[in-house]
Amino acid sequence: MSTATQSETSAGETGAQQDVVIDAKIDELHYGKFKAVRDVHIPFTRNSITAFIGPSGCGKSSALRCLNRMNDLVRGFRLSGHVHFRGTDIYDPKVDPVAVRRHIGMVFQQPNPFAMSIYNNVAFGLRLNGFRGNMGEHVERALRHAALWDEVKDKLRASGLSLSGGQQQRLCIARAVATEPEVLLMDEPCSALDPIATLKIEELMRHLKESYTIAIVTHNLQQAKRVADKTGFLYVDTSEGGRTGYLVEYGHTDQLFTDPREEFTKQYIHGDVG
Ligand SMILES: Nc1ncnc2c1ncn2[C@@H]1O[C@H](COP(=O)(O)OP(=O)(O)OP(=O)(O)O)[C@@H](O)[C@H]1O
Repeated sequence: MSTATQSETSAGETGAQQDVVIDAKIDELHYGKFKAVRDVHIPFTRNSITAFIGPSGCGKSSALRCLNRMNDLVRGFRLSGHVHFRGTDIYDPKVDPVAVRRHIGMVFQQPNPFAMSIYNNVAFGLRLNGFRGNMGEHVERALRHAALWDEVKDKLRASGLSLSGGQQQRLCIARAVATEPEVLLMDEPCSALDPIATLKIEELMRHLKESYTIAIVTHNLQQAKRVADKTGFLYVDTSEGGRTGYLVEYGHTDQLFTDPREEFTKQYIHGDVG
């Protein structure tokens, strides 16, 4: 990322603006000719959890994947708008997407540990980044951060694939935080987990937000209520004959669930539309 641009921006920012780690303004997101998302403008504030909710196909994952250029890998993807990370547009041609993903890590729906030891799963990204410090300490710290250390400290050489689903997801979180990103994107991180493992990940998220800025996609409204400070509700616009997701409402989670401004939000959270 361009440090010159960042420091210039910081100098001119007010306190509130400095709290915005990512300012995402998705005017239009296309896959080929298909306009999948429009008009999503969300600021992601430091040390907070922001949830995307909405029915299937409204573009939650597409919007999330814009935040660290994961959609770049999709053929036909086009974005108009911007994603400012600490004041720099991550879509600026001068910005290296690999560097972006070092600062903005991602945890996926299906736990996807590598077929290697627990230790190496965590050390992998550090080695890739040319890390020269005390690897053992760093691996331990990441595993502690992911609330997994106590369960695996005696079997670090066992395969990551030998862990339970919930443990595998926490291993993936350890892998994501090992390289010390600033932001964590989580795309339905609990959808493959049982209720107990889900609650454990939610507890972990509340803990992680002390160190990271988190954005999460969830189908589970109760989960958004439990963990998110801010929530964006997306819905699908079919008025032009297509199916384009857009942001209906964004605000504090409590307000959005108890006193939504928009009728669509009210209907969705009461289960009247899906
Ligand atoms: N790689 C892709 N190529 C083409 N179209 C895509 C691609 N990924 C998603 N889409 C389309 O974009 C729209 C939004 O999909 P997206 O997965 O972002 O929605 P979502 O709200 O996350 O859905 P779900 O809750 O079902 O996961 C859908 O119509 C989907 O078919």
